[in-house]
Amino acid sequence: MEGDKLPRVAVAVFVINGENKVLLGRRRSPGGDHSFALPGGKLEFGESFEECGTREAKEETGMDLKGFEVLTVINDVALSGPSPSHYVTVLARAVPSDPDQEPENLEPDKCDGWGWYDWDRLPEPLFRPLEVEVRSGFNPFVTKPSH
Ligand SMILES: CC(C)CCOP(=O)(O)OP(=O)(O)O
Ligand SMILES: [Mg+2]
Ligand SMILES: [Mg+2]
Ligand SMILES: [Mg+2]
Repeated sequence: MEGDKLPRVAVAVFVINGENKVLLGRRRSPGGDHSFALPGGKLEFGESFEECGTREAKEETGMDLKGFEVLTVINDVALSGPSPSHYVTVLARAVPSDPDQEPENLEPDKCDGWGWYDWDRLPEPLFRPLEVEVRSGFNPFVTKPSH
């Protein structure tokens, strides 16, 4: 196996609005160039899932969130390619604290921009782990919280 490398934990948030839309951004960073992904990122030491998800969403999109719920967890192993990665990713759902707030692209070096996309007409390509979940039939609008 990869020496003493350890998997990392990440939290990705389905920020949804009532009209069946979800917030997605086209990634520019390694490990997902130009594919559409959820706001989120690496769990920092000592953080709760909610602290991580809401912090990452704020850092990346400027959005303040409420109603954070953990939906599921995926084991995202990507060993092929130039930068092998292994993330245990918590998938969560939340809504904007202010329904009129629009996202800003606060990390233009890592993202081409954020937009609201209809769940039934998602953009392509989706970021690989998100694509796998969508193909499996996962739907953040109907999934019950995990606990
Ligand atoms: C690749 C992904 C599942 C985990 C890391 O997410 P990320 O690259 O957005 O991480 P940061 O936002 O913390 O930089
Ligand atoms: Mg981040
Ligand atoms: Mg981060
Ligand atoms: Mg991120």
